[in-house]
Amino acid sequence: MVNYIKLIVLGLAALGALIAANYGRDLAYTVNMLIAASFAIVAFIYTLRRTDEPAGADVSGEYLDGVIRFGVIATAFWGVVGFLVGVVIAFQLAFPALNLDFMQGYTNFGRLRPLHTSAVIFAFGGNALLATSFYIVQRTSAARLWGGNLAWFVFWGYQLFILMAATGYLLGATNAKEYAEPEWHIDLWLTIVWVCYLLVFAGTIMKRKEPHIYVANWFFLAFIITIAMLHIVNNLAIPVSIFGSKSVQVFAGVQDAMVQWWYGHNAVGFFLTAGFLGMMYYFVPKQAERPVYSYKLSIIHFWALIFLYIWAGPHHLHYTALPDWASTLGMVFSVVLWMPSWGGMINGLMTLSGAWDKLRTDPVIRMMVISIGFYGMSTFEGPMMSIRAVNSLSHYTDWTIGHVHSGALGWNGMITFGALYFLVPKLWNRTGLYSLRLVSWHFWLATIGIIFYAASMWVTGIMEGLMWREVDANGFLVNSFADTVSAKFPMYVVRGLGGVMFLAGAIIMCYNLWMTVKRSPATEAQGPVAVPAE
Ligand code: HEM
Ligand code: HEM
Ligand SMILES: [Cu+2]
Repeated sequence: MVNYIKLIVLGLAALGALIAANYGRDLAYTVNMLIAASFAIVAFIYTLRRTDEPAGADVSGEYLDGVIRFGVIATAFWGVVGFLVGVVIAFQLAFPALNLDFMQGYTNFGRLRPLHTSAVIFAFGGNALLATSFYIVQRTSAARLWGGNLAWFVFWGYQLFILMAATGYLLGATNAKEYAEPEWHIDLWLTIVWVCYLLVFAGTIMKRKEPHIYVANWFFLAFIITIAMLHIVNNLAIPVSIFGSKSVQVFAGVQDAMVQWWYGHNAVGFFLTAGFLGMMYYFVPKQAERPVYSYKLSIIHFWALIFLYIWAGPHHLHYTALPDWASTLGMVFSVVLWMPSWGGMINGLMTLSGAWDKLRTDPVIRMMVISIGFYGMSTFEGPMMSIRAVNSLSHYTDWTIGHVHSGALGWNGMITFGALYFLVPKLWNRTGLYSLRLVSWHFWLATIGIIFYAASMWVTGIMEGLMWREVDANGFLVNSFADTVSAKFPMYVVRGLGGVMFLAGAIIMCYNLWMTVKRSPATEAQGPVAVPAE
């Protein structure tokens, strides 16, 4: 019966998408609808071919791990794609000729930049969060994912979202909101997928066999709920036509800017921070084989973090049309935010107390520790940049870009790599990784790459900030804008090289994980049975 309902829904979805593609008013919309239709058709055929299969054995006592394996592969794949596009746009900034003429604008910086940010944040980071949250919530609740195959829908629905967003950018569809560029039809689809994600996650927690909700799950839950709220409010828009991608924002002017940076800042706070802290709270204790340093601290910094983050958005709008009081509010909350951020860092680092020797022997732990170090560094830098006097120098410069990437490459990248190294042997029942030497190579390439990136951006950022300010004895500006651009050239090349190293490390990781699945000896297969508090 369920299968027939599925078939009807999928058939209608395919038909609807094809009709929409037919009436599409712009290429981006038509291509999006064709992609959606192909997803629906493939799912239809897949379901159809299984309608006569018996209901299958009772699996309620086992974990649902297939979807996590796919999530791991998707994370690694989108990571490499996102880093590669990052390297391309880095070199485009150094060598503008790389905005290739014969591509007729499709691969210009302006289109590839949102492709990069979405690929790394939502495709790489998002798949990492999906996979790890599904893994962790099952283990810490001793329960199978709620909702039968709903988790599969969340996974594939999310990939559809990524593909529609990416093709949309290349074909020129954007609603011009940073980190929320997808147009209205893609936003609606993501809302559906995200609500299902919340259902799967919360449903699993509800049926947990453990009395307590492990702290990692608190962070994941805060991440899922807050992102839903941010996404919906920031994307309120009215489409010009239901058969076209163009839409008009509901908010305008300074209100629009404020909503956008309330969203943008909390995308950092909840997507790139809370969710990843959830990863930290599971994988670091697991890999170090030590308990979390302090549960009390985790509770205090959790509530402080989510309470403070929400107010800090205006630090993106210093010296704009935003009223002064709002900008001051954002600044104060940002400075205070330093404390709960470092609460998380301390809790992560101190979890290693008594196991510091592992830093020498275990490159995976090293990866996790440096990630927490970069988390601490960027959450010190952020509050500092929120101070208006500092921001008047740093804003609009590459200093911001350096700050972004010490957080993104250092914190999000490294903790995700650590999690993948942890997960692959577990999920494919292998005794261990194929090569720890290669993990070490990855570690050093990535670390040196990040240092190249961050250091070059500090130099060029502060330099251009100072050059813009420089006035002569008569009060005239000394430098033209073009002067700053040409002065930045060498640092842009260094940044690009840093990116190449980071990318090379990630490719080595893919090879290592692939070989782990292919070559490492298998463990005694015993199936993913639900054991309390694993
Ligand atoms: C090989 C690695 C990477 C390279 C070479 C790279 C390069 C770049 C470049 C050149 C820009 C544009 C800067 C500008 O407009 O001046 C950029 C922007 C950005 N990247 Fe990356 N990136 C990499 C990895 C990542 C990762 C892993 C993340 C996140 C998890 C990330 C997040 C961002 C964000 C959020 C922006 C926009 C920053 C802003 O608007 O202030 N990047 N990246
Ligand atoms: C206590 C924590 C943090 C605070 C107070 C903070 C503060 C700031 C400030 C003041 C800016 C510059 C705004 C501007 O001048 O335009 C900024 C930019 C940014 N930060 Fe942070 N930051 C924090 C942590 C992080 C972390 C951990 C990450 C990444 C994982 C991150 C990602 C970003 C991004 C992506 C931007 C660029 C936004 C844009 O496109 O303009 N931040 N942050
Ligand atoms: Cu912010």
